[in-house]
Amino acid sequence: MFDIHNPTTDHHDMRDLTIIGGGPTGIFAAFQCGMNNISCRIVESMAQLGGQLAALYPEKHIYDVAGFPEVPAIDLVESLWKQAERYNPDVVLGETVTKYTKLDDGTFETRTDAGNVYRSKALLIAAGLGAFEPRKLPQLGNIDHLVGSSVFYAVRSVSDFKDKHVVIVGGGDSALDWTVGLMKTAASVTLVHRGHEFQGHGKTAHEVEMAREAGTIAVHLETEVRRIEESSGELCRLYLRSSSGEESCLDADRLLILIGFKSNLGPLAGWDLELCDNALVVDTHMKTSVDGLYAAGDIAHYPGKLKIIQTGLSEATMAVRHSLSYIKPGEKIRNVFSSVKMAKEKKAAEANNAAEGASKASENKAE
Ligand SMILES: Cc1cc2nc3c(=O)[nH]c(=O)nc-3n(C[C@H](O)[C@H](O)[C@H](O)COP(=O)(O)OP(=O)(O)OC[C@H]3O[C@@H](n4cnc5c(N)ncnc54)[C@H](O)[C@@H]3O)c2cc1C
Repeated sequence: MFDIHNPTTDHHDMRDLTIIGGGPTGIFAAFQCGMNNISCRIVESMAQLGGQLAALYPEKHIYDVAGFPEVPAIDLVESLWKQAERYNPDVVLGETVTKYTKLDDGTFETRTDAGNVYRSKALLIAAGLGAFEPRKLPQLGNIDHLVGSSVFYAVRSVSDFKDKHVVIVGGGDSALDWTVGLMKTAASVTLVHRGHEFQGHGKTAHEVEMAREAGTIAVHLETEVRRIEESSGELCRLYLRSSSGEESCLDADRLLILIGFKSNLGPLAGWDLELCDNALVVDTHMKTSVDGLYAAGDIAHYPGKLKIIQTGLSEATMAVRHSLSYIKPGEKIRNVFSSVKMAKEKKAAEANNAAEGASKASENKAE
């Protein structure tokens, strides 16, 4: 995944707009904020940007986004981010917005499951199908107390797996990628998949197969993790069962569960906003039933709505543009063309550079 350069040190400063959701709609909304000279912050529940494209179909190719005859989903996310990045939007990853409050002065507070509160003049919900959360293994019961120490649903830092005996569960792209990705760092890697073949990308599946043949990793197909054993609050052993009923156990100190995501409208559904078909009803300005609160992308509903990427990008543009009248009341809202704005900015930067160069030259001359 590409790096996110996030220059903001204090997330708690007031922003013009808080964008809930970092899917294609949310990322493009951040670009539009820059275009319209307002500040923003994206809050995303996943550890990465990209929404459904990153979580559900990163390797699939997309053919119906204007200007891209064919593009892998994850590359489209990266391009969207590159476009937004020029305005350095503030990005908060791994936090789910659980509550919003509209204050008496008309500004908004959004509260996340991490206990953080983010303040902004207006709010844009670009939450798609809802917050993505990792699928769990119900047969293991409640293992939340081990999450982040010996059980993981995503790799945040490879160092968590350094010199450890790692068991990876899953057969899709993420499981295969990390089987290959952790081979050199971990003491051992064992891949456990309940299917009889991998669903992941052919090239990586081939690499996994080669590593298995070379004895670098172990692979158990048609097998499930049935139970885990702990010692002093740490994972120490896993019990496996194959589809033919064969039982085995292996010592392990890290369990990485990569079996996909499920989305959950969760707290959004109880937010006292008008809903239709599990989406927020908006008017022609992308405004919800609350002044200053806008919605765009898959989460927004109006008659004739199409839930596709291109619609979300257009709605993000409209929502940000119309939010200006709430964020800057009384100010004349002008239509902004990127071709004109960027040309002006380029010209101003060139004039600035020339002026700086001239002043340096005259300083040198004086010396
Ligand atoms: C398999 C598949 C293939 C597809 N193929 C195409 C295609 O070829 N062309 C096309 O145009 N469309 C396609 N789509 C549809 C397209 O992916 C969606 O229309 C698009 O992702 C919507 O973007 P979004 O940003 O509105 O929502 P999403 O992509 O769903 O992103 C929303 C983000 O908000 C986050 N979020 C939600 N709630 C919260 C919260 N409370 N706090 C913090 N974060 C939150 C979520 O974690 C998520 O990352 C496809 C969809 C699927 C499932």
